[in-house]
Amino acid sequence: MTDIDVRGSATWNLVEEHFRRLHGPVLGRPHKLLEPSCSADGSRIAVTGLVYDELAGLPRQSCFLVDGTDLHPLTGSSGSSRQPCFSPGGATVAFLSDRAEAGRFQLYLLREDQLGEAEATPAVPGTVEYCSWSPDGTRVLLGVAGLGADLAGGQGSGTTYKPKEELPDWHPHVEVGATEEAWRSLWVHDLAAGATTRLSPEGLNAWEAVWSGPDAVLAVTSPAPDESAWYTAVLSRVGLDGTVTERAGSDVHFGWPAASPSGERLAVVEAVCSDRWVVAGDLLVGSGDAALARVDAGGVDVTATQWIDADRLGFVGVRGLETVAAVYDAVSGKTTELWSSTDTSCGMRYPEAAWTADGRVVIVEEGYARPQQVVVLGEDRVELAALSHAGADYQLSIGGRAETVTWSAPDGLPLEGILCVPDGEGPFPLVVNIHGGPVWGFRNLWSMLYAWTPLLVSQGYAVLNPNPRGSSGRGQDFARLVFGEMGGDDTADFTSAVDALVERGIADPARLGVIGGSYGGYMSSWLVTQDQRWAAAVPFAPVTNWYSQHFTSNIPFFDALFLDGNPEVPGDKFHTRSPVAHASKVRTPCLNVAGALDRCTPPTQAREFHQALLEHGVESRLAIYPGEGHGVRAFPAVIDFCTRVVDWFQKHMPAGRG
Ligand SMILES: CSCC[C@H](NC=O)C(=O)N[C@@H](Cc1ccccc1)C(=O)O
Repeated sequence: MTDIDVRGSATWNLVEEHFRRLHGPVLGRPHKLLEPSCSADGSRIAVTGLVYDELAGLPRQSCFLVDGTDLHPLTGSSGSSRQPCFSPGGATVAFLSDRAEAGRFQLYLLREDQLGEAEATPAVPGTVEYCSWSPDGTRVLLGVAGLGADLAGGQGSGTTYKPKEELPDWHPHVEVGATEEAWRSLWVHDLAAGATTRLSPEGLNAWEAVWSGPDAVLAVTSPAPDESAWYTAVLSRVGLDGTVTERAGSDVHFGWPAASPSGERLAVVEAVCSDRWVVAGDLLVGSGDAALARVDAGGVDVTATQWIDADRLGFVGVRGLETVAAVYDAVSGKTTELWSSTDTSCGMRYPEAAWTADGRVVIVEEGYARPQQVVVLGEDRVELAALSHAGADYQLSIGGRAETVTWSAPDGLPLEGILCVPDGEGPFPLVVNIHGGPVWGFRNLWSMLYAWTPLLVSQGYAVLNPNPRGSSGRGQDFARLVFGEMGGDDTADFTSAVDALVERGIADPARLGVIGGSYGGYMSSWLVTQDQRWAAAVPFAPVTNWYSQHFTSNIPFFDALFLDGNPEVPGDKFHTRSPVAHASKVRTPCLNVAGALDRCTPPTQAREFHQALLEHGVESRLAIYPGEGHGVRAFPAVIDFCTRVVDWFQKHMPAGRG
């Protein structure tokens, strides 16, 4: 058997059995919960659950009502349903479902007194990405993406569902720049009239929006719809009469707008960001037409906001490796923390939460050593439905333990990360797992977010999840440290971490590996060009040539900003910081992985490095998954990817276990 087709190999069987033991006990039931929502009085809580009916494809999404320690399905099993959202009175749940046409989400309403099917609202031209109730509960705001609009990298890249064009096989694929379908618009559904009408004018692209009083919405907008345009988006007020007023601009980025029920008070997060929907930063608050001002959020990079009433804003976010939930009082200017933890966190990309009118916060709490559980935090801690089952017990039994590690970069910058170690004594073979962004951050999450972490630990590897300069949770100045420094000062943040773990007897210097996706894929390819300590590397969804990345990715603004360079200039960082330009220095065997549908880091990036390595006689493999975008997400591709990862590390830096 060659390593072209790994199906049925001993490692494939081991990995398949791993996922079967993990998910098998909850087939047909949720294995992951997200998007918590609650009624104002907190008596009703709902979540979106990810459900595998079998280990094939992507999980479907379904809405669940939290009933004490139980979860009751709120939506049927046809298609996917997500983002349940209670009306201000709590009697009606709005949710989004693609039950009528796969991949195309529309608004549905489920009234408490209504039996049977949810009520479909008139279809909008596109797919609904999010919804929110007007403060008086008479209308629902819809964020609608055209069919074929680009998805963010953090959403898997590619495009929203696009009906198949009826063209002959020989017909060219033609691109003409932004088409009508690329735009994101705002619509309002009026419950009494049963009608849905367009709110945002032509020429305004709305990335995210919420109600701002009964007659307006607050939106993050751009004059163009392409993914790159998000990086210069502004905060706008869009009146129900269609008037658009710019409310604030920024030299960085905006996310998570929120407005009090009357619309008098506004809030938004201003942050250094590398990705749309991956926003953690400063909290700006304002009232009336006054300029928004930065408020003291207690050192937290804020990742979700919600006005609880006229004066109090609930928020969650990250502070170092801590996850924090707090309330900011706009009258006193004080922030009160409700909860913080380094052992657990909540939310997938970043912490997320919902608030009750009396200031309690609902989260789906999880940690590396804690399966997910719905928790209400106020004066008391109320623990509700938990995803504890035989599959979770299995992962707990094989995943070792997670501990905080700190070290200093050569320039003295203090750094931290989370180390997942197998039971027993080191030194262990060490895999450095590099996160994407670069502006994101590891925190204590189930599986540490990436499925291969507990799997590698089960095979005897220690896995270091470091937060280098540029990571979120350490304030905006820390995040800015990576501007112009990708492949510069950040390089030694990783090598100094490894030095520290070797010195402490945790890592074996002869068995050091690196894995990472996206920016982590860039850094994995870059590190092996910078020194020869690495025994094996797995860059996936990488950037390996910033020049060609700029002209093939759908986010060319990102690299120009984060490299602080210009691709047209010979000798610029676009060239000097590109791994392909240093391939002759590499001795590390590399497994290069990409998704064919990735528009963020196109698969040609992985191919360029693979070919450059082969040209220099370095062992290299290229695996391109035809149905995947930015990352490998669907079964059985996940099994295939994890099989190749385990095999690659076992071949070049064996753990002697498993
Ligand atoms: C290095 S090129 C683009 C990389 C990309 N950043 C900008 O678009 C990236 O690394 N994205 C991250 C974002 C992310 C982080 C954590 C959780 C979800 C998404 C990635 O895709 O990993």
